[in-house]
Formats: sequence, C-alpha cells, structure tokens
Amino acid sequence: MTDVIWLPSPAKINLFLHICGQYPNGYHNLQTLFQLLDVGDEIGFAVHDRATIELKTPMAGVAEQDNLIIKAAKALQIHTGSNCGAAIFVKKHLPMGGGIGGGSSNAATVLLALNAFWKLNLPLTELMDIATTIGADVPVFIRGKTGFAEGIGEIITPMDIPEQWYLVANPGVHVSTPDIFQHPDLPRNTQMIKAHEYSFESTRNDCQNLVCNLQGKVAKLLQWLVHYAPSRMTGTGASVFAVFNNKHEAQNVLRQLPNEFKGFVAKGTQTSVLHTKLEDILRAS
Ligand SMILES: C[C@@](CO)(OP(=O)(O)O)[C@H](O)COP(=O)(O)OP(=O)(O)OC[C@H]1O[C@@H](n2ccc(N)nc2=O)[C@H](O)[C@@H]1O
Ligand SMILES: Nc1ncnc2c1ncn2[C@@H]1O[C@H](COP(=O)(O)OP(=O)(O)O)[C@@H](O)[C@H]1O
Repeated sequence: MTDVIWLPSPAKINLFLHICGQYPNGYHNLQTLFQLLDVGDEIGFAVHDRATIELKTPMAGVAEQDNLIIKAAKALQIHTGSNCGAAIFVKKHLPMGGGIGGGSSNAATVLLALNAFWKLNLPLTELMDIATTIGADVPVFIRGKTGFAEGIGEIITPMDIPEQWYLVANPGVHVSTPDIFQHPDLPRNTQMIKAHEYSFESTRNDCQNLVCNLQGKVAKLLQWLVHYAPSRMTGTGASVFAVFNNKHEAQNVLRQLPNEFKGFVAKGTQTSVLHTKLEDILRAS
C-alpha cells in the first residue's frame, strides 16, 4: 500500500456569536469571529486510482455514511467526476459535538487534501461552495484564516487579532446544534456590527444563556472559569473557553480545573496549521 500522509485538522472557537435574524429556509443569519487553534485531530490519507473511499478508523457513535469525512470525500468525487479514491485514517483528539468544529474541520481537511492528492486543482472558492453543502462551519476551515464571518458562517473576512492563548474546557454534556437553533427562547434579533467594531467586551454569545439554562454544568464551568480570565461559550456549546496573554497562565488554570471537566490549552493562529503543512508537503513533492 502507498504511504499514509498525515495532515492536521484544527479546532476553532467562536470568540463571539450573534444571531441577527433567520432566513426563510430556517437557517440563521449570524455574525461570528472564528478563531483557529493550533490543536486538533489528525487525518491520514493513502490515495489510489480506484474510486473506493474507505474510512479505516471507525468512529464510535457515528455511522460511516454519516461521517463528515466520508461525506466530504464523496461530495468531491461527485462534484469533479474523479475516479480516484482513498483509504482514510483518523486520530481523534477533539471532543465530538463540543462547539469546536471537529467534524467540520475533518471535512475541510479531506476536501483540501484530496483536491491536492487527486490533482483536481479546484480553487478555494469552489471548495468553499462544496463545503457549505456539508455544513455551515466547514468553509472557514477551507479558507484557513481566522476571520469575521457572516451569512450562515460562509462569508468570511480574514481578521488580524493579537496572538492569544486559550483554555478550552468541556463540561461533559452534549448540546445539539439543531435543538438550540430551534428553541423558542433563542434571541434572534441582535443588531449587526461592522467587523472593525469588534471587541471581546462589547460582544457575546447569543446561545450562552439558553444553553446555561438547559445544561447547568455549562453554567457551573463558566462560573468557575470567569474567576480566572474573560470566558465565554463557543458555538452552540457545550465547550467554553478563557482568554490568556500567555501559555503559562493558561496552563496554570488548566492544572486547577476540577476533575469533572476536561480541557486543553491552545494557541490562536491567524493561518490554519493545515494550510501551512499542506503547502510544505506540496512544495517538497
Ligand atoms: C453556529 C455554529 C457556530 O460555529 O455552531 P457550532 O456547530 O460550532 O456549535 C455553526 O455555524 C454551526 O455549524 P454546523 O454545525 O456546521 O451547522 P450545520 O450542520 O450546517 O447545521 C446544523 C443545524 O444548525 C442550524 N443552523 C446552523 C447554522 C446557521 N447559521 N443557522 C442554523 O439555523 C440548522 O438548523 C441546522 O440544521
Ligand atoms: N468526523 C467527525 N468528527 C466528529 N463528529 C462527526 C464527524 N462526522 C460526523 N460527526 C457528527 O457531527 C456532530 C458534530 O460534531 P462536531 O463538528 O465535532 O461538533 P460541533 O459542530 O458542535 O463543533 C457529532 O456529534 C457527530 O455526530
């Protein structure tokens, strides 16, 4: 078998998340600042010239046909008519369904990797269109830049923000994204802002109060964390994060995290670690 090429699949957090309205198809018009992180899953690719796509590492609780990795590979095959295939391997490090975009990032890594390894040469804009059909969170991982996002999350303006460190903590409860977006108590009329008006202090996560009311452990974790640093929920939860100026301070708080919670420390990156690694591989080949 050909060699397996491993690529990173980074996590994101939403530094803020405003819900500004709802489209006729039910999706919400939102504004958010996607911060890419230097921590994530790893995905391995062994490409071949048969059209079969196999996931060699089954994922507990996710049927193969529902896995965003398989959905992404098949969507690319259908879009391009390619007869190439791949065996795909995963080292899963990120919690699933935690608001840190693990599944969405996996899908983006597959699209970018197979576009390169199958020699399809689709531009990023076309890959972002395919990505949007897989999930609202996938395009930002294709764009590969920390950025201000609008629409359903697919209109992305890269934004330079100071390098910061984040403690990302998971309360061990699951929050369903569709359930939050369908909930009658979700605020849906936050006034839109311009990207340059963003500050952490003047923004919020519109899903946070609702999720805290539904899941007491999220509220408890935030109450603990905010004692140490500015803290907020990411996405539709259930993970939360705290912002630090350096790694040492973040690690210090992580060491004190109560046993009932899990967490990790990550650095915010302007450019996706995936894009950097993929460019290195392509330059060397
Ligand atoms: C709101 C965010 C912020 O990052 O939440 P998290 O998933 O990260 O928690 C994301 O954009 C979510 O992205 P993603 O999880 O890919 O969403 P999708 O699979 O496309 O949609 C899941 C469900 O969320 C709802 N949804 C999603 C995005 C959006 N702008 N409006 C919505 O109403 C829809 O009801 C849809 O059925
Ligand atoms: N490759 C994958 N990795 C993680 N979750 C996946 C994957 N494929 C499908 N899923 C499903 O997508 C859901 C959302 O996953 P994820 O993207 O990690 O969370 P979130 O959108 O909350 O950040 C999971 O609960 C899981 O059922």
